[in-house]
Amino acid sequence: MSSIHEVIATVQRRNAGEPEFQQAVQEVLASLAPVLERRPELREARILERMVEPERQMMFRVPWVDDAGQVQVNRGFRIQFNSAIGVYKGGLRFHPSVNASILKFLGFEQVFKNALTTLPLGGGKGGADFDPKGKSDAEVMRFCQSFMTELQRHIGADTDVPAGDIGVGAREIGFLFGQYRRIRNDFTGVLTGKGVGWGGSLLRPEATGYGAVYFAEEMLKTRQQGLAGKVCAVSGAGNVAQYTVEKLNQLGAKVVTLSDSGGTIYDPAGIDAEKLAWVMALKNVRRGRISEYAQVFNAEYLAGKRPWGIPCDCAFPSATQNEIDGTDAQTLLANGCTLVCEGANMPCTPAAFALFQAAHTLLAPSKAANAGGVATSGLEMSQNALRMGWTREEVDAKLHGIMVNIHRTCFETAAAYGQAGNYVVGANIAGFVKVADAMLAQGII
Ligand SMILES: NC(=O)C1=CN([C@@H]2O[C@H](COP(=O)(O)OP(=O)(O)OC[C@H]3O[C@@H](n4cnc5c(N)ncnc54)[C@H](O)[C@@H]3O)[C@@H](O)[C@H]2O)C=CC1
Ligand SMILES: O=C(O)CCC(=O)C(=O)O
Repeated sequence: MSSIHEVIATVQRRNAGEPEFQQAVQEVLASLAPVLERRPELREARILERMVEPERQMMFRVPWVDDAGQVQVNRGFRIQFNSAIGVYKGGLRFHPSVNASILKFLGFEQVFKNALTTLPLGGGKGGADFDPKGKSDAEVMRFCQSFMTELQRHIGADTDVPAGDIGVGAREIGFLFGQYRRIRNDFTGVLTGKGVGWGGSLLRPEATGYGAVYFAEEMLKTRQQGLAGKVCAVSGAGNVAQYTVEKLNQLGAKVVTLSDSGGTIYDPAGIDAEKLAWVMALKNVRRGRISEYAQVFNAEYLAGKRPWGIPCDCAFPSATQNEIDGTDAQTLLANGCTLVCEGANMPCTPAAFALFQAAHTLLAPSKAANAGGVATSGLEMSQNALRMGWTREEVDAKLHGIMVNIHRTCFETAAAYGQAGNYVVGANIAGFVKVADAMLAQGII
């Protein structure tokens, strides 16, 4: 039986050169000592040692032909991390930075996140080091077809159900689904995030952003506050950021920033519904840079900068991992920020987490705050299995109920372990216990 420190040391040794995966493991395991003290049978069954190893990990060649007729070769992955409570479920990321470390961190986090949703979903993640930026629709289609030609061997509606993530949106899911259907001759719920006309769920595009805002609302209620009138900084300009802004606007908050890998726009007047519609066309149709916003709406553009220097009450990091470091956290706190809600996966570094926790900031960890996306994917799977579709209102009511429930679970679990108000600990312990109990019941596998 190893101690938590020994498990972490073994993970570091066995996964040398995988800093994001090591970071994610350390962050979860650091919360678990009180559970293992109360539940020695989990240590005896070596649950931690088993949980940090993916059940299966695929890496494959993805050859495709670009518009100039040149052969290109990318690397594809699918990490099937843990299926103790349900089919592997988690997104696909297409970004040049994709590697085993990033996908293992995302797959590991997904296991606990999916457990928090209360739906029967195991955890997985995949993707490729392909960069859709600057590629034609035809190139993206050829890449997706080649990627799915291999991936289809490993997935299925009752095995593993991928979805979108960075660089994988409605267009990519369409191409991927088409190729799966063509090869397998099987119209099935093998992917989520599908178009509403061919098996998708209403509100799946909105779900991650809306869910994060619902979670923030619940946190504020514990301090008898609401979002109305709050000034919010949002990073990113993709799926999660867009629908975070939409819901914040609906609830009376004012969003003053958005960003992409080029820089940040600062609009003190607020990014209202009309400006947001323009951003959606820019990012989802024209696939342009956020810097254009500054010219069109007379806002400030901070080239190469992230939004965290802009004074705000609430921060919604919604772009990528480790986008708020210790220095950013100090700046946010000095400027009066009292709520941080992680829409992206692991956007805060450990140093930023420590500073926010020391300041008693309302801090929603990603595995709780952004679980609305995968939860609504779970609802899409249910609709596919039933061969029917729910209304937007029905899906929104279920999503809202799930987010309220995740908040309550994290809040009550933290309190039960003597860490009242610590949503990081609450989320880690609640997600862990559910998966650990399932693994214990199913024997040594
Ligand atoms: N789409 C979904 O349903 C879910 C997404 N997430 C997480 O939310 C985050 C954003 O994902 P999506 O909005 O789906 O992706 P997206 O591809 O629609 O948008 C990503 C945005 O982040 C920006 N970005 C990417 N890498 C960056 C970098 N290195 N520096 C600065 N900006 C960068 C992009 O410019 C873009 O604006 C990711 O961490 C993802 O894992 C989490 C749960 C569900
Ligand atoms: O909806 C899904 O299955 C993917 C969601 C996801 O990738 C995430 O929660 O990070």
